[in-house]
Amino acid sequence: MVEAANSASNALQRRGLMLILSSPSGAGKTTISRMLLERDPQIALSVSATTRPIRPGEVDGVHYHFVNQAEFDRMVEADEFYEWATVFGHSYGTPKAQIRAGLKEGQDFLFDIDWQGTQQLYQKDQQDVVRVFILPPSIDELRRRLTGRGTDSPEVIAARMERARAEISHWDGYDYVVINDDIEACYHQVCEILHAERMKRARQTGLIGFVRELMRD
Ligand SMILES: Nc1ncnc2c1ncn2[C@@H]1O[C@H](COP(=O)(O)OP(=O)(O)OP(=O)(O)O)[C@@H](O)[C@H]1O
Ligand SMILES: Nc1nc2c(ncn2[C@@H]2O[C@H](COP(=O)(O)O)[C@@H](O)[C@H]2O)c(=O)[nH]1
Repeated sequence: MVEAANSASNALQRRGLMLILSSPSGAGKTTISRMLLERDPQIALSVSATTRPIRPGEVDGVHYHFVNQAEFDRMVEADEFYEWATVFGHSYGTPKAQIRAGLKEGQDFLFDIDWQGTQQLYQKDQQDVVRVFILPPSIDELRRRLTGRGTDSPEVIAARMERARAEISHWDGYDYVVINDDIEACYHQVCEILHAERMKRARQTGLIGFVRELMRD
């Protein structure tokens, strides 16, 4: 009885996954990311390095590793990034450290990265990556959110709006597309995707042994 119970709990062992949330700036991926990180203890944020200036309320090492361009270039040269890209004139990159080892141990990681980074990550590691694209309910609402956030100057907001259509054009490079109209409904949809992806047979590394045990004479 105890042996069977152990086998069943071993069957629940699984490989971690890399959940990518992308969207045009202002559609709400940071908000959804924060909700996931607060409410789901199985997922941890992949903290990117960036050369952009720190915003009020952001903490170095928590939201981003804020580095200067020389340090970022050194990290590129040293092959320390899974992927990196230039976004809005600043460099952003996903450090490799910890992610590979964490995935093996069943740790899930959340990535708030753009379409360029998504393509690079997917090319490197298709089996672990789950790509989710978040759309705003309308372009007018996107502008309202960027303005209402109060973190960017009118010029920066104009640049983000200018780029939004180009970003939306990459929607078909994602496994799932969700519309962030009501924030709780959108969060719920992302959770459903996450739960189903966790259950995929290919990620259930403990199942093989369990099934063999069940089939033994
Ligand atoms: N469903 C929603 N309804 C109303 N406001 C929302 C909704 N989702 C997010 N917001 C608000 O919109 C603003 C932009 O959201 P957020 O910062 O999460 O966007 P983002 O996609 O991460 O942008 P960026 O790429 O610039 O970091 C925030 O002020 C947030 O509180
Ligand atoms: N390719 C990557 N894109 C990234 C990474 N970290 C963040 N981002 C994207 O940059 C923009 C702007 O972000 P903000 O926090 O400065 O508003 C946004 O689209 C992020 O998804 C990364 O490591 N790689």
